[in-house]
Amino acid sequence: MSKTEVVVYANTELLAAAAAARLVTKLVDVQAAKGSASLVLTGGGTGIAVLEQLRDSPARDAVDWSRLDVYWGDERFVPADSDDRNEKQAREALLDHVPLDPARVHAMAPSDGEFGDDPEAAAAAYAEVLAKNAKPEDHGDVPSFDITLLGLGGEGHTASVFPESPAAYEAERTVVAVRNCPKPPPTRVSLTLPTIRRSHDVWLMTGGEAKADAVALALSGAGEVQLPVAGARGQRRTLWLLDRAAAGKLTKVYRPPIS
Ligand SMILES: O=C1O[C@H](COP(=O)(O)O)[C@@H](O)[C@H](O)[C@H]1O
Repeated sequence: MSKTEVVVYANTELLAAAAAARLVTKLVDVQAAKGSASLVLTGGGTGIAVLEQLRDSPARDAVDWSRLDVYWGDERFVPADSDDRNEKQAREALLDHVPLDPARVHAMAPSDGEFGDDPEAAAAAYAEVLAKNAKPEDHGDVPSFDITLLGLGGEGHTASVFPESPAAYEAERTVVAVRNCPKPPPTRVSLTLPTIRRSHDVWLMTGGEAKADAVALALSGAGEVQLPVAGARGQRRTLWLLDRAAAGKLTKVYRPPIS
Protein backbone atom coordinates (compact mmCIF):
# COMPACT_ATOMS: atom_id res chain seq x y z
CA MET A 1 0.00 0.00 0.00
CA SER A 2 1.15 3.54 -0.76
CA LYS A 3 2.66 6.00 1.66
CA THR A 4 0.60 9.06 2.56
CA GLU A 5 1.22 12.50 1.08
CA VAL A 6 -0.34 15.67 2.43
CA VAL A 7 -0.68 19.02 0.68
CA VAL A 8 -2.10 22.01 2.55
CA TYR A 9 -3.64 24.98 0.75
CA ALA A 10 -4.34 28.41 2.15
CA ASN A 11 -8.12 28.12 1.85
CA THR A 12 -10.89 25.86 0.59
CA GLU A 13 -11.34 27.66 -2.72
CA LEU A 14 -7.68 27.26 -3.57
CA LEU A 15 -7.83 23.62 -2.52
CA ALA A 16 -10.77 22.96 -4.85
CA ALA A 17 -9.13 24.78 -7.77
CA ALA A 18 -5.82 22.97 -7.24
CA ALA A 19 -7.53 19.58 -6.93
CA ALA A 20 -9.41 20.24 -10.18
CA ALA A 21 -6.13 21.10 -11.93
CA ARG A 22 -4.50 17.93 -10.55
CA LEU A 23 -7.45 15.91 -11.77
CA VAL A 24 -7.16 17.19 -15.32
CA THR A 25 -3.45 16.35 -15.39
CA LYS A 26 -3.99 12.91 -13.89
CA LEU A 27 -6.86 11.98 -16.21
CA VAL A 28 -4.94 13.15 -19.28
CA ASP A 29 -1.88 11.15 -18.20
CA VAL A 30 -3.89 7.99 -17.53
CA GLN A 31 -5.76 8.29 -20.84
CA ALA A 32 -2.46 8.79 -22.68
CA ALA A 33 -1.01 5.70 -21.02
CA LYS A 34 -4.00 3.34 -21.10
CA GLY A 35 -6.56 4.77 -23.51
CA SER A 36 -9.25 5.30 -20.91
CA ALA A 37 -9.53 6.22 -17.25
CA SER A 38 -11.83 5.53 -14.32
CA LEU A 39 -12.86 8.01 -11.66
CA VAL A 40 -14.84 7.49 -8.46
CA LEU A 41 -16.72 10.59 -7.33
CA THR A 42 -17.54 11.74 -3.82
CA GLY A 43 -20.40 13.77 -2.46
CA GLY A 44 -19.92 16.53 0.09
CA GLY A 45 -19.04 20.19 -0.03
CA THR A 46 -15.41 19.93 -1.10
CA GLY A 47 -15.96 17.14 -3.61
CA ILE A 48 -18.70 19.07 -5.39
CA ALA A 49 -16.66 22.30 -5.28
CA VAL A 50 -13.84 20.46 -7.08
CA LEU A 51 -16.26 19.40 -9.84
CA GLU A 52 -17.50 22.98 -10.19
CA GLN A 53 -13.93 24.22 -10.51
CA LEU A 54 -13.33 21.59 -13.18
CA ARG A 55 -16.46 22.68 -15.06
CA ASP A 56 -15.28 26.28 -15.06
CA SER A 57 -11.71 25.49 -16.13
CA PRO A 58 -10.80 25.77 -19.84
CA ALA A 59 -8.32 22.94 -19.17
CA ARG A 60 -11.22 20.51 -18.83
CA ASP A 61 -11.23 20.19 -22.62
CA ALA A 62 -7.88 18.39 -22.40
CA VAL A 63 -9.71 15.37 -20.97
CA ASP A 64 -11.34 12.94 -23.40
CA TRP A 65 -14.60 12.66 -21.47
CA SER A 66 -15.93 9.95 -23.79
CA ARG A 67 -13.17 7.65 -22.55
CA LEU A 68 -13.89 8.04 -18.84
CA ASP A 69 -15.76 5.63 -16.57
CA VAL A 70 -17.46 7.43 -13.72
CA TYR A 71 -18.47 5.68 -10.49
CA TRP A 72 -19.57 6.88 -7.05
CA GLY A 73 -18.02 6.09 -3.69
CA ASP A 74 -21.38 6.47 -2.00
CA GLU A 75 -24.90 7.62 -2.60
CA ARG A 76 -27.73 8.87 -0.46
CA PHE A 77 -30.66 6.44 -0.93
CA VAL A 78 -33.32 9.03 -1.74
CA PRO A 79 -35.53 9.69 -4.81
CA ALA A 80 -33.71 10.48 -8.07
CA ASP A 81 -34.78 14.11 -8.06
CA SER A 82 -33.77 14.79 -4.45
CA ASP A 83 -31.22 17.56 -3.98
CA ASP A 84 -29.52 15.29 -1.44
CA ARG A 85 -28.44 12.87 -4.14
CA ASN A 86 -24.71 12.88 -4.79
CA GLU A 87 -25.40 11.99 -8.43
CA LYS A 88 -27.70 14.99 -8.93
CA GLN A 89 -25.18 17.35 -7.36
CA ALA A 90 -22.34 15.93 -9.49
CA ARG A 91 -24.42 16.21 -12.67
CA GLU A 92 -25.23 19.84 -11.96
CA ALA A 93 -21.64 20.63 -10.98
CA LEU A 94 -19.89 18.92 -13.91
CA LEU A 95 -21.28 15.81 -15.55
CA ASP A 96 -24.06 17.57 -17.49
CA HIS A 97 -21.49 20.00 -18.91
CA VAL A 98 -19.00 17.58 -20.48
CA PRO A 99 -19.42 15.03 -23.31
CA LEU A 100 -19.39 11.82 -21.25
CA ASP A 101 -20.52 8.51 -22.71
CA PRO A 102 -23.79 7.88 -20.77
CA ALA A 103 -23.08 4.14 -20.80
CA ARG A 104 -19.91 4.82 -18.83
CA VAL A 105 -21.59 6.82 -16.07
CA HIS A 106 -22.32 4.25 -13.37
CA ALA A 107 -24.72 5.79 -10.85
CA MET A 108 -26.07 3.98 -7.81
CA ALA A 109 -29.84 3.40 -7.84
CA PRO A 110 -32.19 5.91 -6.18
CA SER A 111 -34.94 4.89 -3.74
CA ASP A 112 -37.57 5.29 -6.48
CA GLY A 113 -35.60 3.34 -9.07
CA GLU A 114 -35.75 -0.21 -10.34
CA PHE A 115 -35.07 -1.73 -6.90
CA GLY A 116 -37.72 0.30 -5.14
CA ASP A 117 -37.11 1.19 -1.53
CA ASP A 118 -34.62 -1.66 -1.05
CA PRO A 119 -31.07 -0.38 -0.43
CA GLU A 120 -29.69 -3.91 -0.08
CA ALA A 121 -30.89 -4.71 -3.64
CA ALA A 122 -29.41 -1.41 -4.89
CA ALA A 123 -26.08 -2.26 -3.24
CA ALA A 124 -26.06 -5.78 -4.70
CA ALA A 125 -26.83 -4.36 -8.15
CA TYR A 126 -23.94 -1.90 -7.87
CA ALA A 127 -21.63 -4.74 -6.83
CA GLU A 128 -22.65 -6.46 -10.09
CA VAL A 129 -21.87 -3.30 -12.07
CA LEU A 130 -18.39 -3.24 -10.53
CA ALA A 131 -17.85 -6.95 -11.19
CA LYS A 132 -18.97 -6.57 -14.83
CA ASN A 133 -16.52 -3.71 -15.35
CA ALA A 134 -13.55 -5.42 -13.70
CA LYS A 135 -10.92 -6.56 -16.19
CA PRO A 136 -8.77 -9.70 -15.87
CA GLU A 137 -5.81 -7.54 -14.84
CA ASP A 138 -7.84 -6.20 -11.92
CA HIS A 139 -7.58 -9.66 -10.30
CA GLY A 140 -10.93 -9.46 -8.56
CA ASP A 141 -14.51 -8.39 -8.74
CA VAL A 142 -13.97 -4.63 -8.73
CA PRO A 143 -12.12 -2.39 -11.19
CA SER A 144 -8.79 -0.98 -10.03
CA PHE A 145 -10.08 2.58 -10.17
CA ASP A 146 -7.50 5.06 -11.42
CA ILE A 147 -8.62 7.80 -9.02
CA THR A 148 -11.02 7.64 -6.10
CA LEU A 149 -12.07 11.01 -4.69
CA LEU A 150 -13.29 11.02 -1.11
CA GLY A 151 -14.45 13.48 1.50
CA LEU A 152 -14.79 12.91 5.20
CA GLY A 153 -17.01 13.79 8.10
CA GLY A 154 -15.86 15.37 11.35
CA GLU A 155 -16.58 12.08 13.14
CA GLY A 156 -14.37 10.18 10.68
CA HIS A 157 -16.71 8.70 8.10
CA THR A 158 -15.69 8.47 4.48
CA ALA A 159 -17.93 7.50 1.56
CA SER A 160 -20.85 6.29 3.74
CA VAL A 161 -18.77 4.11 6.04
CA PHE A 162 -19.45 5.51 9.51
CA PRO A 163 -17.45 4.81 12.68
CA GLU A 164 -18.29 1.53 14.43
CA SER A 165 -21.08 0.78 11.91
CA PRO A 166 -21.53 -2.64 10.25
CA ALA A 167 -20.03 -1.20 7.03
CA ALA A 168 -16.82 -0.41 8.91
CA TYR A 169 -16.39 -4.14 9.66
CA GLU A 170 -17.29 -5.34 6.15
CA ALA A 171 -14.60 -7.55 4.67
CA GLU A 172 -16.46 -9.59 2.04
CA ARG A 173 -18.96 -7.48 0.14
CA THR A 174 -17.74 -4.81 -2.25
CA VAL A 175 -20.79 -2.56 -1.88
CA VAL A 176 -23.17 -2.35 1.08
CA ALA A 177 -26.43 -0.76 2.09
CA VAL A 178 -26.01 1.54 5.07
CA ARG A 179 -28.84 2.27 7.48
CA ASN A 180 -29.25 4.56 10.49
CA CYS A 181 -26.46 6.92 9.44
CA PRO A 182 -25.81 9.57 12.09
CA LYS A 183 -25.66 12.16 9.28
CA PRO A 184 -28.88 12.58 7.25
CA PRO A 185 -30.17 11.14 5.03
CA PRO A 186 -30.08 7.95 7.12
CA THR A 187 -30.08 5.36 4.34
CA ARG A 188 -27.26 5.10 1.84
CA VAL A 189 -25.29 2.80 -0.44
CA SER A 190 -21.51 2.74 -0.15
CA LEU A 191 -18.37 1.13 -1.46
CA THR A 192 -16.62 -0.70 1.36
CA LEU A 193 -13.10 0.10 2.53
CA PRO A 194 -11.57 -2.98 0.82
CA THR A 195 -13.17 -1.82 -2.46
CA ILE A 196 -11.82 1.69 -2.00
CA ARG A 197 -8.38 0.20 -1.38
CA ARG A 198 -8.42 -1.39 -4.83
CA SER A 199 -7.92 2.11 -6.29
CA HIS A 200 -4.57 3.13 -7.71
CA ASP A 201 -4.97 6.64 -6.28
CA VAL A 202 -7.10 7.75 -3.34
CA TRP A 203 -7.44 11.51 -2.89
CA LEU A 204 -8.98 12.68 0.37
CA MET A 205 -10.14 16.26 0.09
CA THR A 206 -11.55 18.39 2.86
CA GLY A 207 -11.57 21.83 4.37
CA GLY A 208 -12.67 23.55 7.56
CA GLU A 209 -11.89 23.38 11.25
CA ALA A 210 -14.66 20.85 11.89
CA LYS A 211 -12.57 18.22 10.10
CA ALA A 212 -9.28 18.95 11.89
CA ASP A 213 -9.63 16.30 14.63
CA ALA A 214 -10.55 13.54 12.17
CA VAL A 215 -7.69 14.50 9.85
CA ALA A 216 -5.16 14.50 12.69
CA LEU A 217 -6.38 11.16 14.04
CA ALA A 218 -6.42 9.52 10.60
CA LEU A 219 -2.86 10.62 9.93
CA SER A 220 -1.61 9.44 13.29
CA GLY A 221 -2.59 5.80 12.86
CA ALA A 222 -6.20 5.53 14.07
CA GLY A 223 -8.01 2.26 13.41
CA GLU A 224 -10.46 2.08 10.53
CA VAL A 225 -13.41 0.76 12.56
CA GLN A 226 -13.23 3.75 14.93
CA LEU A 227 -12.29 6.16 12.12
CA PRO A 228 -13.13 4.73 8.68
CA VAL A 229 -11.31 7.48 6.79
CA ALA A 230 -8.07 6.09 8.24
CA GLY A 231 -8.67 2.96 6.15
CA ALA A 232 -9.02 4.79 2.83
CA ARG A 233 -5.76 4.22 1.02
CA GLY A 234 -4.67 3.76 -2.58
CA GLN A 235 -2.42 1.08 -4.02
CA ARG A 236 -0.05 3.62 -5.56
CA ARG A 237 -0.93 6.91 -3.94
CA THR A 238 -2.84 8.23 -0.93
CA LEU A 239 -3.07 11.98 -1.23
CA TRP A 240 -4.62 14.28 1.34
CA LEU A 241 -5.59 17.70 -0.01
CA LEU A 242 -6.46 20.00 2.86
CA ASP A 243 -7.02 23.62 3.64
CA ARG A 244 -5.20 25.28 6.51
CA ALA A 245 -8.13 24.90 8.91
CA ALA A 246 -8.53 21.16 8.30
CA ALA A 247 -4.77 20.72 8.71
CA GLY A 248 -4.75 22.80 11.90
CA LYS A 249 -4.18 19.88 14.28
CA LEU A 250 -1.52 18.06 12.30
CA THR A 251 2.01 17.71 13.60
CA LYS A 252 4.81 19.75 12.05
CA VAL A 253 5.76 16.87 9.79
CA TYR A 254 2.63 17.36 7.74
CA ARG A 255 2.17 21.13 7.89
CA PRO A 256 4.37 22.30 5.01
CA PRO A 257 4.25 22.87 2.15
CA ILE A 258 1.49 25.42 2.40
CA SER A 259 0.77 26.88 -1.01
O1 LIG B 1 -22.63 12.65 3.32
C1 LIG B 1 -21.54 12.72 2.82
O2 LIG B 1 -20.57 13.42 3.47
C2 LIG B 1 -19.20 13.27 3.21
C3 LIG B 1 -18.48 14.56 3.63
O3 LIG B 1 -19.20 15.70 3.21
P1 LIG B 1 -18.83 17.19 3.62
O4 LIG B 1 -19.91 18.05 3.01
O5 LIG B 1 -18.81 17.28 5.11
O6 LIG B 1 -17.49 17.50 3.02
C4 LIG B 1 -18.93 12.85 1.78
O7 LIG B 1 -17.62 12.44 1.69
C5 LIG B 1 -19.89 11.74 1.33
O8 LIG B 1 -19.65 11.38 -0.02
C6 LIG B 1 -21.29 12.23 1.46
O9 LIG B 1 -22.25 11.27 1.03
